[in-house]
Parts: sequence; structure tokens; C-alpha cells
Amino acid sequence: MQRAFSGTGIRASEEPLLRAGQGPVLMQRAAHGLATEVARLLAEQRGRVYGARIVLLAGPGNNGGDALYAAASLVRRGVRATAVLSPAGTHEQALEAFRRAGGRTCTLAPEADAVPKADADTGSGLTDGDGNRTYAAIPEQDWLAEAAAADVLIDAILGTGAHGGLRAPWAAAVRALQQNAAAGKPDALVKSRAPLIVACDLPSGVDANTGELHEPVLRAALTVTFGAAKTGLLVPPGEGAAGRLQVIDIGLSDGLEDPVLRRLDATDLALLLPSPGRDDQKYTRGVLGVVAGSGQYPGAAQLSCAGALACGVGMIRYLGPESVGALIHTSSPEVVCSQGSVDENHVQAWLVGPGIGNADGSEAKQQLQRCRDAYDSGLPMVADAGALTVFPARSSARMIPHVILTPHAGELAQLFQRLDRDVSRTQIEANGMRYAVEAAKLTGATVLLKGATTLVASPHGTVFSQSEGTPWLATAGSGDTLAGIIGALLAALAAQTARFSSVGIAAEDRWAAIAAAGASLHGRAGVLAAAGGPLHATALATAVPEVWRNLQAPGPVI
Ligand SMILES: NC(=O)C1=CN([C@@H]2O[C@H](COP(=O)(O)OP(=O)(O)OC[C@H]3O[C@@H](n4cnc5c(N)ncnc54)[C@H](O)[C@@H]3O)[C@@H](O)[C@H]2O)[C@@H](O)CC1
Ligand SMILES: [K+]
Repeated sequence: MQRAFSGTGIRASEEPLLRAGQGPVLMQRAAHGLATEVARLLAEQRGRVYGARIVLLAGPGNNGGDALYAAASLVRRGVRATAVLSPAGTHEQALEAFRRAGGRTCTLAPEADAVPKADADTGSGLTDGDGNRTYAAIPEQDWLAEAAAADVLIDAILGTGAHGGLRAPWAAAVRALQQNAAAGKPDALVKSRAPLIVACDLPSGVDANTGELHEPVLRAALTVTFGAAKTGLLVPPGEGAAGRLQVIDIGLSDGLEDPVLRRLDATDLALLLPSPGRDDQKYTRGVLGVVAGSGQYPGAAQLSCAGALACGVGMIRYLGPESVGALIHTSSPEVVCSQGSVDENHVQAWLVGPGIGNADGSEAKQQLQRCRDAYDSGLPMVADAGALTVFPARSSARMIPHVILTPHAGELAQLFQRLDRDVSRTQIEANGMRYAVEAAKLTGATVLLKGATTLVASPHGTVFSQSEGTPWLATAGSGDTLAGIIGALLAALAAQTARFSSVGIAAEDRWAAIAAAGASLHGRAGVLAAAGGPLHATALATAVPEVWRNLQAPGPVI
């Protein structure tokens, strides 16, 4: 399981080490990790490190210091490195090391434009007329051209000490880089690809605690982060700006408190996914009740059932219009369909809401009533799509973590409105973690916020973040399948608290873990079904069993 900590928490864990004079050691570990990862990237891209060109944007704090030390060691391996420095100052020892190694520098002008001035104390030689050491500087205004020609651009402007976004002159410098990239520079005749951007610790402008973006932000291909993953790198929109994440161990683990956020990995899934015991029968393996579909949206019911069946549910009892039941029978004859009531059906969990429609007709009213009855039954349930409009009407003021709400950002905004909280879809997209957590607290339910990165917030404060999917998953019917997958896992796993404790998840957080496991399975199935190309939702459920088999392959299942 991957764990992420707030930037503030990581800084707090560094404090005792800094007081003990370990700061320089930590910085050297960070710099070594960054240099190793950049060298690896250069070797992958170019076949060798020697002769590569890098540019680093070095801010005034330790983040810039890390990158300057890293670049110094790369220069010693034959890399041509240019550091763009902050007019507000630079980590002095790191700058000295960089210059001694042969790195070139220029300093941004303090004003708002991006035109740099050459360093006053620099020249092209190694000593001046008085025998004082001098260092190489690049001519004025050349850093943008140097950046365009570079293989790698290191963003080391701000780290965990940042307050808000970039200010002048760095904001102007980053915008100038972005404009060059948008204009197609570098010229394809000169160089075939734009520089790969590597973020030092985190992309500058990403809030380490929340993942909020303070534009302008350079989108990184790789983020090399130190000590532990920062929360902001595993939640949207920060995760999108961070690219691939590489965590460098610098020896902080002893001081790290409880993680803010967790991410289930393949090993966790293999341990958590249900598998039938010798004496199991269909009723003990989990019976899922499904209230989905309408004359208007019959496919949503079919897809939900297909998602649940793909997860090996013991039985599905479908409640809904006869016409929808008939369609389900043609695609999934194993589903038991009826038009009965919730009370008449014995199940372990309910999945309610996909495609139930929002018309005022008697059919839709009956489906909505079934959704309410399922909620009143007190059984574990997934409330998706149409069911979100009735759950919860007001803050429940009690804990109902066994109720998993699965909104996308727009549906979550509507949920907030029903709770008299004015939060827009845009606000939710800009800070998903904050609002998923708030919605879970207000409703007492478990809230799964769908997106490229799916967040699951438990009302007890635990947050999971899963990001295994592909953008091809943004297609009609994808959410219905996800709801079915989670419903099946809920029916099978709700009572199996020991399974969760075996991977370090408290019983009270198992609901959120089930939702996260469902999101992970769904994302993996999407990647498999898409295979790099387009995907349609019916292919998703078909892909789930193969994902499942591959997960179970590496080791024994408890
Ligand atoms: N503290 C430690 O023990 C370690 C820190 N490390 C590195 O140090 C970084 C944190 O270093 P710092 O605390 O020096 O912080 P930063 O390097 O993030 O920079 C802080 C500096 O930037 C300025 N600043 C803050 N917000 C700004 C903004 N929006 N626009 C312009 N300037 C702004 C501040 O005035 C301050 O001078 C980490 O991200 C990591 O890269 C690593 O070397 C590992 C060890
Ligand atoms: K940075």
C-alpha cells in the first residue's frame, strides 16, 4: 500500500533530524536520488548520459539546493548544465558546488519579465585577473534557448516551503517556457522533442497538502520526491501535474505519523478480493440486490449487473421494470429479476441508482422508493447516479459508512446544494480531496468521487486515492459498471473484517477500502480492455476476470 503524507507532516518529521544537524546529509541524499533518476531518464532517452544538456530552475530555498547539488554530480558525468537562479538568493553551498563542477548560471531579473541578467561576478574563464575564482555564465536572454535545446528541465523553484503559487519573476519565466512549448519550439529541425520536465520534490505551484494547482505550473513527466509521497502528488489535480512519481528514501520513516492518504496496490488487491471457500454456496458468497434501469435507460441496469457478475457475486436479485428485466435476461440469464419490493428480497448488499431515470412517471417513483427502502434496510449499499438525488436529503448527523455514494464532480456539487453548501463543480475539480472529505463528514457516508484519479473518503477521515485507469474510461456506461463492481465486492466482503486487518485497514475503514478496491479493479480492467486504444463499457466487465486472475497469480490468497 502506498502511503502519502502532507507536506507539513513531512517537514515536521524532518525537524528532529534538522535540529540534530542532519540537514546537509538529508539534502545530499535527496540530491543523489534526483541525480540518479535524471541520469536514468537521460540514458533512456538518449542512450547515454554523457553529452546531455539540462537546465534547472533553482529557487531560493532548499528545493533549489537539492537540484544544484544533483546537477553538480551530473556535470561531473559529462552533462552540460545551466542553472537559472532566483534574484531572491540561492542555497550558497549548493551553488558553489554547482559552479565548481562547471555548471553555468544566470540570474533572473527581479522585475516581472522573464529576461535574465548575466551574473555580474562571472566570466568565461576559471580565474579573473586577481586570481579569484570565477565561473561560467551564459549570455543574457539565452536561457530560454538553452531550455528549448535541453534534454531535461528540472523544476526546483519551490518545494514544501512554498506559500501559494509562483510570483514574479518565476511566474513570468514559467509562462515564457510554456509559450515556447505551445509555439512548437524547439524547432523540429534542431531537436526532435521538447525537454522532459522533472520536478524536484513536487512541481512548483502544486500544493503539497491538497493537490491544488496555483498556475502557472510546469507539467512534469517525472516527479522525484523526497522522504515520502506528498498527498498533493496523489490527488487531483496535482497528480496530473506530477507525472510519474518516484519516492526517494532519505531516512524519515521513523518520524512519519499516520498517512493522510492511502493507495491500494496489486498486492493489497490480491489479498482483499474475495475467493470462495470449499463450503461456500451462492448465498454465503454474497447476494447483491440491484435497483437500476428504466425504460429510458435500460442499459445501465445491464452494465451494472455485468460488472457485478464479473466479480463473482454469488447471486444478483434485480428489482425493476419488467421490460428491463427481460433485457437483462437476454444478456445475463443468471440474474434473478422481479418487480418485487426491497423487503421481499434477502440480500447482503444493495446497489441502487444507475439509470433509474428522473422522470415523474410511476416507474421512476417506484425505483426511487426502492432506493429509499434499501437505505432504510440498514444494509451495506452503493448509491449511484439517480439514487444520489435522494441520498441524503439532509445531513444525516450519524455515521453511515456502509453507504457508499459514488458521485462525479457535478453530482457532488448538487449533493452540496441539497446540504445548503454552495460549492461549484469547478471548485470540486480544483480540490477534490477537500470536498470529498467534507462530503463524507457532512453525510456520514463513504464518498467516492469519480475522476481520472478516484478519491474515496470515509466519514472517519481515512482517504484512499486510486489512479490505475485510462482516459478511455470516460465513456457512457463506465460508471454503471463501476457501481456493479463495488456492489459485488460489498456483498462479498462487508462481513470479512479480518481480511482488511491483514492489510492494515481498520474495520471502520473497510467500506472505503472496498470502494477503493472497486475503483482499482475498474481502472485496471479499463487499461486491459482499451489496450492503448478505444474502449466501450461492455468490454470492461469482460476484462475484469483476467485482471483478477493476474492479480491473484503472484502469491497465495488468504
Ligand atoms: N528540510 C529538509 O530537511 C529537507 C528539505 N529538502 C528540500 O527542501 C525543500 C524545502 O525547502 P525550503 O524550506 O527551503 O523551501 P523551498 O525550497 O520550497 O523554498 C522556500 C523559499 O521560497 C520562498 N517562497 C515561498 N513561497 C514562494 C512563492 N510562492 N514564490 C516565490 N518564493 C516563495 C520562501 O521565501 C523561501 O525563501 C523540500 O521541498 C526539499 O526539496 C531536501 O533537501 C531534503 C531535506
Ligand atoms: K519543485
